[in-house]
Amino acid sequence: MSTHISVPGAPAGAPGTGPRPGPSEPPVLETVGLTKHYPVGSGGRRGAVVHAVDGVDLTLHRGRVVALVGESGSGKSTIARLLAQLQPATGGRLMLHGEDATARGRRAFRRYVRRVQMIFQDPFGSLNPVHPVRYTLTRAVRIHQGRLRGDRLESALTTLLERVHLTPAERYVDKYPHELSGGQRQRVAIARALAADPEVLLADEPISMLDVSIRLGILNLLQDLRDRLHLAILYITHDIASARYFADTTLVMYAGRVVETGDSESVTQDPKHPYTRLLVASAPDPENLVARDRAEARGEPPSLVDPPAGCRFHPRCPFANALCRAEVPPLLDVGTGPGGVRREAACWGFSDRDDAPDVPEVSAP
Ligand SMILES: Nc1ncnc2c1ncn2[C@@H]1O[C@H](COP(=O)(O)OP(=O)(O)OP(=O)(O)O)[C@@H](O)[C@H]1O
Repeated sequence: MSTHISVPGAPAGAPGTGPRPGPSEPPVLETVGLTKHYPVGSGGRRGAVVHAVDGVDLTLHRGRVVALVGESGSGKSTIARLLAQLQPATGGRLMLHGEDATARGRRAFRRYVRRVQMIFQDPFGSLNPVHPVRYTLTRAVRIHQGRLRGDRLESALTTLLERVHLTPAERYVDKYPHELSGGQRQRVAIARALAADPEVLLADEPISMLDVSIRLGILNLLQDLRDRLHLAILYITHDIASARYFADTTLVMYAGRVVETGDSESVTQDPKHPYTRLLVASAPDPENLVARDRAEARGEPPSLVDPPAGCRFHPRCPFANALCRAEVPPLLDVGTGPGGVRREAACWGFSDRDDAPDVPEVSAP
């Protein structure tokens, strides 16, 4: 469950803006056709399911950030849980370094978790209030690095705290969660994840519960970890403006499906899918660092128990025609962005079919 968030947009020319070259290595983590259907609870119709995630292809590369953007209920957190293997998928494949990564058994799961770590939205909820930072980090170090003691343990704790810029480490190591600010707690949660020396960090709304003034600091830290530790980061957010600032690639989700993907600059500045345009139009001014509450995109997302046939966005789309109501649009090529990153949109308006709707070209304001 996420809160309604407000956003730090990026000033033009801020660190981290601007496209970076495309990935030069094969993906570390990859999904093909990832699907999750939840049975509807007791009292519901027999056999009815919530179509939370349907047929999602996603690739994460080391040293790069992918943003997963969409309204509440679009399936973002479900994808994070599936990638973390906290829940089994209903269908599709999950691959780590090109090999099936589905963990069968506790040892395989532990091995997987060492490679793929997750941080959550609520740094207060995810840290045990009765234990100081030392306990939390020592536990993580011992799980992932063996039973270090004495100076070696102390040095491992200092390294972790320094990696998340909580310095000098001795000022923080014996603090309890309630003695830290929200941003400091999130840094401790990130340090705990880093104890595993992971390749992938799944960050589910990592800044949305933090004070506006410290959000940018956490994104800058994650960017620094991306570069220094060569981490692959999945950044889940409601906020398309922060995706532009922080992520190399952006995937836009609507009602369990990916509707647009491409380099973040193009997706946010020249959105193609009518839903992405709606999201961009209702985001705060991306040049404005003083965040304000974001307006929700107009209209209601559909029921995921009985999702609309064809394009799931068609009931809200001003351009929808009979084709959109009948057939699911595949992700269609809509050009390439800077760095040669391929752009795709799941909208019939970009097909060359005779019965395709007319979707006018509009750039974001
Ligand atoms: N355990 C579950 N059982 C049944 N339905 C679920 C379960 N978990 C999630 N859902 C449903 O799946 C859909 C996708 O939820 P999910 O939490 O992934 O969306 P989200 O985009 O992350 O939204 P938010 O930003 O609000 O967390 C929603 O309709 C949600 O109600």
